[in-house]
Amino acid sequence: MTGLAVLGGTFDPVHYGHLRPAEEIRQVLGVDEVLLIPAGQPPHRGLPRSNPEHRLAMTELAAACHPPFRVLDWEVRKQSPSYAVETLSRLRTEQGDIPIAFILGRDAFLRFDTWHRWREILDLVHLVVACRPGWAGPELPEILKQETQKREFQDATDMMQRAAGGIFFQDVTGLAISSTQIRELLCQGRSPRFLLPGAVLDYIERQGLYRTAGPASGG
Ligand SMILES: Nc1ncnc2c1ncn2[C@@H]1O[C@H](COP(=O)(O)OP(=O)(O)OP(=O)(O)O)[C@@H](O)[C@H]1O
Ligand SMILES: O=C(O)c1ccc[n+]([C@@H]2O[C@H](COP(=O)([O-])O)[C@@H](O)[C@H]2O)c1
Repeated sequence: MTGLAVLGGTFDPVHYGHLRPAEEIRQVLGVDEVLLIPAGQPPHRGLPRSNPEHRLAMTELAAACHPPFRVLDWEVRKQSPSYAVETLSRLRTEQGDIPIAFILGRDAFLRFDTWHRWREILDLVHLVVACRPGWAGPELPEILKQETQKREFQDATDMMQRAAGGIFFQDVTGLAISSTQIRELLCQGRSPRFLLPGAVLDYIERQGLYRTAGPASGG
């Protein structure tokens, strides 16, 4: 029973700050596969700059570089907000009782108690919180501290003996890359090369994405 890791994101665009931590965590968990799930309509933030089809295509190009990565298009195919609880319930039904670990950055975990039906997520999957060295950020809210006390594992292999319910903090290589930074560089006519896979940058250039500033381009 090896299990699965899952990384959801807006991926607007996907970059090495997503891919490298996902690969490091895959190895620590000892799983063969990481599912990358681009959000269609991400909850808790404004409209992405690129439309779901472009973000799906870019994520697929990134995943094609590395066989353990696979892209799931469920959220981009939906016309409603991409709530993690719905995606993970469907994944649980499809996968049965295998260990599933949902990866999120510490910045995202800080606000996890605002996610739709967040308590259900804690029982559907494990959470793996990717921590960047030197990026302390604010303290966890009290309610998440309590859940962490109840559920934290010190050893990833122990946690992955179970299907769900654990929380694990994993230090990852600190790559101070964000999709925002990449969009800003492109908008200024500067190259973000080496911050993201070359195939993704080639796609962005071919499609003319992120050339202008402003709210969602739909393009
Ligand atoms: N450089 C990074 N290192 C570790 N985790 C990251 C990094 N960038 C994003 N993540 C995590 O990846 C997931 C998806 O992030 P997202 O698609 O919002 O990327 P982003 O670069 O933060 O985007 P934006 O700049 O548009 O907000 C989140 O859980 C986020 O915490
Ligand atoms: O389900 C929710 O309520 C929820 C709220 C905020 C974020 N998420 C998920 O968290 C992942 C990272 O989101 P983001 O906005 O940081 O790209 C992505 O899979 C989102 O769908 C999910």
